[in-house]
Amino acid sequence: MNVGLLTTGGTIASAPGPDGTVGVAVAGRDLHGLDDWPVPVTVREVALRHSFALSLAEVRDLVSTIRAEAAQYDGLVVTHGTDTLEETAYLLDLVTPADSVPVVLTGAQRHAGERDGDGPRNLADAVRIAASPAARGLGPLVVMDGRIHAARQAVKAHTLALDAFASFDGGPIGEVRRGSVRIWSSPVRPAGFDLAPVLPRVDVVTSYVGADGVQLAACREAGARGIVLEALGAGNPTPGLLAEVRRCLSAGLPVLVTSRCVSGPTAAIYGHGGGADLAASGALMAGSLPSSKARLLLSIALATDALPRLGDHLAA
Ligand SMILES: NC(=O)C[C@H](N)C(=O)O
Repeated sequence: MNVGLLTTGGTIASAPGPDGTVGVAVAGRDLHGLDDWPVPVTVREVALRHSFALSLAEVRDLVSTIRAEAAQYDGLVVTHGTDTLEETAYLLDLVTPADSVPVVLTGAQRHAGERDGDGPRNLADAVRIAASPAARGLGPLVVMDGRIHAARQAVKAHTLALDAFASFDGGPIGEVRRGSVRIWSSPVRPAGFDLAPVLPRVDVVTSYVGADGVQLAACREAGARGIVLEALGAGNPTPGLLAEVRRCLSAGLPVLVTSRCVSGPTAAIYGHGGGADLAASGALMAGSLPSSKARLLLSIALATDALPRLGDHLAA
C-alpha cells in the first residue's frame, strides 16, 4: 500500500508572521500527521498558497496534477486551503472516472502554529481513508473533523468551526473515529467530462432586494461565456435581473439558476416575474447545486461542448 500526499498550502500549512497575520509558511515535507500513520506516505509539495488566491486556471491545473499523481499510488491525499477546497474537489469529481483510486482532500481551520491545531488529525484521517478499501469507487472525498463528504456535496459551511464542511444535499457519507473508517452511503456520480485545457469564464451574480442586474451587464461586457444567477428563494429574480438574464440569453449565454438559500432546490414555480418566467426564457434551474459548483459545471460543459448533459448533474 502506497499513499501519496500532495500539499498546496492553506491554513494547515500556515503560521503567524511577524505582523501577527497568518501566512502560508510550512513546507509540504514538514507537514506531519500523528505518529500512527498506517502506511508509508510520499510527500510532494505542488504549491504553498492560500486557496482564496488561486485562479480558475490554477485550480484546473491542480486538478490535472492530482489526476496524474493519483495513478502512481493506491490512494492520494491533497492538503488544501478550505476557502476554495469545495471547487477543487468538485472539479476533480467532474473529471474523475469511477475506477480511480481514492483521492481525499483535507485542510485545517487552525494553523500549524496552534498547540491544539486540527491539521495533524485531519491529515492522519485523510491518510487512513486514502488507504482504506472502503473508500474505493466513491470518487474524490473531503474529510474534516472526522466527517467524510462526497466531493460533489462538500461545501464550506462555517468560517471558523473545525467541522467546517457540510454536504449541501443530505449529510456526510461516512466518518473516521480513532482511526476506524466507516462509509455508510455511496454518492451518485453521473458520467463526467474531459478536463479541457482552458475553462471558459462563467460568472456568478447574486440577488437581493431591488437588484437591477447591472452586474450581469458587466459580466457580458467582460466576456463571460455563461452565467450563474444566485436567485431569491426557489429561483426567483427581481424585475431588473429578469430583464438582464433575458439579454444574456439573447446574446447566447446559457444561464443556470441557483438559490441564495442555504439549502433546497430551485424550481420553476412562480409566474408574474418569478422563476417560471426565467425558465420560460431559457434559463436552466440548477436544483440544489450551490453557485460555486454550478459555475464550474457550466464552465466545463461549455468547454467540452456538453451542454446537453448538464441535466444529468443537476438531477443527481
Ligand atoms: N482554513 C483555511 O484553510 C482558510 C485559508 N484562508 C485558505 O487558504 O483557504
